This record gives sequence, C-alpha cells and structure tokens, in this order.
Amino acid sequence: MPRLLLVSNRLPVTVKADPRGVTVTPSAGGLATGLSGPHRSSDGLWIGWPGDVSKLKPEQLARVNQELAELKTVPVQLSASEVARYYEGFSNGVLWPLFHYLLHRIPIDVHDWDSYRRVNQRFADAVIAQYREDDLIWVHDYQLTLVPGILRKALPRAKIGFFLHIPFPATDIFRILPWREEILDGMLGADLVGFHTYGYLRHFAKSIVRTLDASFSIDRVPYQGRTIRLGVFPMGIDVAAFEKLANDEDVIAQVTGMREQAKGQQIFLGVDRLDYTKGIQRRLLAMERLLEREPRLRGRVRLVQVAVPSREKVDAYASFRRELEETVGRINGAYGSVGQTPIHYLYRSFSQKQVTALYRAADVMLVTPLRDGMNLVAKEFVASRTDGDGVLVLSEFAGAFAELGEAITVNPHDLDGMVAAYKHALRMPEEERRSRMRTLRERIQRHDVHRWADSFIATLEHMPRAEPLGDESSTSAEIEDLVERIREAPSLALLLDYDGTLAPIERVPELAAPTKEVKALLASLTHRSRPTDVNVVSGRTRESLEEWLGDLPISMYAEHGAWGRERGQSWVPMRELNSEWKNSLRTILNDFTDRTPGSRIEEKWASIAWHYRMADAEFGPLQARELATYLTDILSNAPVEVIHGHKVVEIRQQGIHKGIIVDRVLERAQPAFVLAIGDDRTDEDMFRALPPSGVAIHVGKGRSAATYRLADPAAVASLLRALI
Ligand SMILES: O=P(O)(O)OC[C@H]1O[C@H](O[C@H]2O[C@H](CO)[C@@H](O)[C@H](O)[C@H]2O)[C@H](O)[C@@H](O)[C@@H]1O
Ligand SMILES: O=c1ccn([C@@H]2O[C@H](COP(=O)(O)OP(=O)(O)O)[C@@H](O)[C@H]2O)c(=O)[nH]1
Ligand SMILES: [Mg+2]
Repeated sequence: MPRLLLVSNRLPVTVKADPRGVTVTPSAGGLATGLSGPHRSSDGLWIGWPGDVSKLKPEQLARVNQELAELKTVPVQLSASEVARYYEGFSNGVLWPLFHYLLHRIPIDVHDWDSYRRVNQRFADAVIAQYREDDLIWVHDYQLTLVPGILRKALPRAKIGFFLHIPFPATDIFRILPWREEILDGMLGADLVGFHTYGYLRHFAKSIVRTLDASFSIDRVPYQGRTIRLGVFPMGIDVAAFEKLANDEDVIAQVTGMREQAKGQQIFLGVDRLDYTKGIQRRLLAMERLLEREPRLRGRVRLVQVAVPSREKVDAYASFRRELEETVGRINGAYGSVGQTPIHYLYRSFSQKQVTALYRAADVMLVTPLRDGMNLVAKEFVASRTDGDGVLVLSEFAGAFAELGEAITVNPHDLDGMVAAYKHALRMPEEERRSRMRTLRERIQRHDVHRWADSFIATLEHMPRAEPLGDESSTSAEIEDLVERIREAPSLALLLDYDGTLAPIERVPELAAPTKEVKALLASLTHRSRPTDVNVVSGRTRESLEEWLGDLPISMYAEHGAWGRERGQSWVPMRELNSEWKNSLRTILNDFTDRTPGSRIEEKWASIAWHYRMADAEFGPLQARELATYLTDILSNAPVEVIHGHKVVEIRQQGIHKGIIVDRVLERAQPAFVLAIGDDRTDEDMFRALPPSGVAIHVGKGRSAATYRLADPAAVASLLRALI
C-alpha cells in the first residue's frame, strides 16, 4: 500500500494546556478511529490543527511537537485570529449553516473568506512539504475545500481524494455563496470526491453544471483535461470497539445504576454536539407536547439529553444554547415535581465508555437532526445494543437514514408526527423491537468504518494517474526561434482567426471590436519589406468584419470561409451556396426557441445556429441534444452538416470550413511560409489543411493539433509585432 497523507482540520489528537500541565489526548470521533488503521499500516502522516498551543512555553511546545512527530502527525499551527476567522467565521459561521440549509444562521456581512483561503493555502503547503512520489493524499471536509485545487497545481500527477462529511446542499442553496466557483473548483482538484449519500453527490454534480459550466455523466466529471470520479461512501463506525465496550463490566454496572435510578420510567436519550442542526429544540417541543396531551405519561418518561459544548464562540451557537436552555427550563417547570424532572439536560462531554453506557441504558434513542451529513450517534447506538433491544427514532434528514430504514423515521418539522413516533416507540412490542434491531445491526456490522476507509482508499489507488495536458504555452526561446525562421522567409502568408486570437472573448460578442493597436498592427504587417499576405479568417458575418476591419489593406473571410473579400476587391461567395434546406428548418428552430427560454436563433448565409448559452444550464443541453438528434435524422439527405458545438447547434452547408481558405491563399499568393493562428475548434480545420511546411499556433489551453501555443491575444500581438 502506498503511503497515506491524511489532511483534516482537526488532528486525531488534541493538545490541551491547563495549569496542571500539557496533555496530548486522542480526539474522539469516527474519523480518528476509522483512519488510524490505514494511517499506521501505510506508515503515513496526518496533517492538521493540534488545537490552541499559543500559550505553551517554548520548552513545552518542543515536547509537544516531538510527541506529535512520534504519532506521525504534522501540526498546522493556527493563530487566534485564524481560528476566529477561518474556523469560526467562515467554516462554521458560513459554510456549516449554508450546507445544512439554515440560511438565517448566516451573518449578513461576511469578512472571512480571505482568511479561509489563506489557511487552506497553509494546509496545502504543509502537504506539499511532506509529499513523496506515489503517496496518496486524502483531504477531509468543508474546512479544506480549496486544498485539492491548490495541490493539483503544485503536484499535477498526485493522487488526491476529497471526502465531504457534511451534506452538499441543493444547487439553489449552494449558489447563494459568493465564492461558489472557487469552492467547486477547489474540490475538483481531487481525482475522487466522496459523499455519504447519493443525494449529496447529485446536488454536487448539478452545482458543477450550473456554476462552472461543466458537465457530468453519472459519476464522472470531465474538467480541465482530467476526469474526476464522484463516489458514495457512507461512513461507518468501529462496531467491534462499541460491542466490546457494551459488554464491559464497568459499563454494565453503570447501566444497572441508571436503570435503577429511573425505576418505573422509560428513558429517551439524545446525544449531540450542541448544534442547531441537530434538531434538539424540536425534539424537546415534541416531548412537551406529548406530556401535555398524555397526562398519564407524566413522571413515566424522562429524556436524557447530552449536549456537548461546541463552537461556543460562534454567535449562532451561543444564541441557540440560550433558546435551548430556556425550553428545558420551561418544560421541567411545567411537568417536573419534587421527585422527578422530565428533561435531564447535560451540557458537557462524556467519554466513549460513558456514552456507550447511556446507549445501553436507553429505551428509545432520539436522533432527530434538521440536517446531518451522516450522524454516527445513530450507528453507535445500534452497535452498542448487543442485547438486541432498543428503539431508534431517526430523522429522514440524516445521512444515516439512507441505510437505517428499519428505524422509526420522523420529519423533525412535523411536531405531531414526532409525538406520534414517540408514542409508537413507547408501545412497540418487544418482538418487533428485536426484529428491527437485528436487521439494523447486521447492516452496520457489514459496513463498518474500516470498510469505509479501505474502499475509499482502494478506489483512489486504482484510479489512473492524472496526466498533465501538455497545454503549457511555448517557451520564449521556442517563440524567438520561430520568429527568426519567419523573418528569414522570402514571403509570408498569415491566416488569423479573429475572436480569441486578435481580440479577447467578450460575453457580449458585439463588444469585441478591435483596438486601435491591433488595427495598426495588421496594417503594418502588410507593409513589411518582404511580401506579406494578411488574412483574417473568422466565423463572424461579412457585416461585422466589414465594419471593424473593412478599411484595412487585408483579405477577410467570413462565416468560416463561406464568403471572402480579398484585398482591394468586394465580397464574393467562396462556394456555390445552396440554402433551400434552410426554409424547412425555420419552423423547427422557432419551435425549440419558444420552448427553451433564453435560447436564440442566429441566421447566417451558409448556416443557421441555435444558441443556448443563456438558457437554463440543465434544460438547455437537454433540448440541444434532442434538437441535434432530430435534425441529423431529418436532414440525412440534405447537403448539410449538423454540428453540436459548445452551447450551440449549428446546421451548416457541407464542405464549408476554415480549411478551404488555406488552399485559396496558397493558390493565390504561393507564399514561402504559411502561419495560421487560432483558439477554437473551427481553427483546427485550418491547421489540418496547412502544407507540411506550414506552422500552426493555438491560443489558450485545451487540446490542439498546433505545434506552438500562446497564452492569449496579447501574446499573439507581441509575436506579430516581432515580425515587422
Ligand atoms: O471539529 P468540530 O468543529 O468540533 O466539529 C466536529 C466534527 O463535526 C462534523 O461532523 C460531520 O462528520 C461526521 C462523520 O462523517 C458526520 O457523521 C456528521 O454528520 C458530520 O456533521 C464535521 O464534519 C467535522 O469536520 C468536525 O470535526
Ligand atoms: O459526550 C459525547 C457525545 C458524543 N460523542 C461522540 O461524538 C460523535 C458525534 O458524531 P456525529 O457524526 O453523530 O455528529 P458530529 O458531531 O460529527 O456532527 C460520536 O462519535 C459520539 O460518540 C462523544 O464522544 N462524547
Ligand atoms: Mg476564435
């Protein structure tokens, strides 16, 4: 197995400093247990935040660092301001509520993006410093979405996985985020992106389509020359460890004690970080309603609610705590007596052992989040019930719901439904309880945390390595060399595309007029001391070329070579035009345009194009595919080609493409050297038609048959200038 570099916000150990001294203790939770196996067996490293070490004395820090190194962990130190901004402000103040659909918990004005970005860069730098060829890198969770993207740039061939532990929200929620492009682009730096459920995966895939203008098919995303795989990996727990604890003597003694103390009562249990996503408030309100409606249950049930302090410095958490404690007080005030209180509210954290005892002692486990990525507590409860009894009430908005269908399922937004579920749980006959629990147990035993980690790692390991596209711009030495060769040639023909080559691409095509400098440059090229034939070969109409370049002493070809106006002459068709087929198309295209808001028809001489760039990002491509299939079918005998390009379906007379202009220019001028420059797929026709001695330059990224590459129109202009 290759070495594994794990990257998560929190390290699996936390450094704590108090007056008694400094300790390095294991952080509780599924991630730490699940990954400790592969971490150890691969001799890997774990990179993350060790907690607040700012108050340590230098000698304490040195000792802690040594201990962390022995545990094969690499600390990324965060300053107090980084904790406040990257962790509390952005990760937990913005991304957390947004991804859990709780928009009202997000502050109106957000300032912490820059800190989030900087800290992600720091984590990535720490990975780069440790990386060795063949390592597998596995990055975790919403705090570090930008890390895979940064790593991909620095380590183009590295195998990088990313797992999101929280829900990925529906696109209309996600796109609220002003930094949506950066986040998606960052996650897509990975080779494999994993989620707990298919629902999250689908939301992510759709967000890519809407936000990045990319596409996907089922579980593959072609992006920037790589193919990213999306996968569903529901996280499990360390079942064996919980089963062992559940049968531990101390635990059993604790369970007996708790049951003794609650004699005559049925125990409901909730175990959560104190988080507004966990549905604790509604869980209490449903309990209040149950006691209000069923007086005979008063004094007969108790709810033990563990609320683990969490993210206390985030305002939304502090205010949620106040709301919650007020509710607890109200219910206990109304339904408690001298001898008993209905809600046992415990604002503190417990060890895994104590939590297991609680699981074992409970009659009914309440897991009722408004949204939750997975919720491991639900699985831990099931694992702890080695006695085969106990009822799980589970929200349909927890990721665990996808696997634990035998629980009593609830919608936490439906209070009456929750009350009914509580009653159902209280009355469920033993036989039914045991039968449901048996199925639940079998399932979580099979899919435990080791299997989760192994299957993610195996999938990542067996993926093909990303191959760099080889689309870097040519070096300046290569370009200088080329310029030298051209200058020496006795005569020269230039075939220049317009958009993306002489002028940068504009969102509104009408705004892409040539600058004064570009026009002057084209004019000077025609005055070189050696004969120079300057041709602009464009997909644009005659009218726009005439308007923008008509006063220059050059030749122009419009509509991909359908029309030409050679230097000093007037516009003539380059091929005999036959446009009868167009008439039959108009009705069909009008119909599609009416049915597809945002689409439009562009009629040229030798072609008609149906553009859907402005249409809905999912509906547009769907309609376009249908249109292209239909047209290919009905036009199979017409002298046309149906071309499904980027956001356009074009129907074009056969035999007209930029390649035909190359022959034309060669015949006319018989130049000693031909140079073609273009940025687009249609320019490849021109490159292919060049004589063996011809040279092609592609502008920008992406695949091309050209030998040379320039970054952008500015680089094209400077090359052309060098020829004068
Ligand atoms: O590190 P904290 O800020 O103290 O928060 C604790 C962890 O909470 C989140 O847990 C999520 O991951 C669980 C395992 O996949 C999943 O069951 C749960 O539904 C999620 O909410 C968070 O994603 C972690 O990064 C935090 O460390
Ligand atoms: O007092 C407590 C309460 C909870 N937990 C653990 O905290 C984790 C909570 O994980 P979950 O996926 O349910 O939710 P998260 O807090 O990660 O959102 C579980 O492993 C619990 O056993 C704990 O160790 N002590
Ligand atoms: Mg172009």
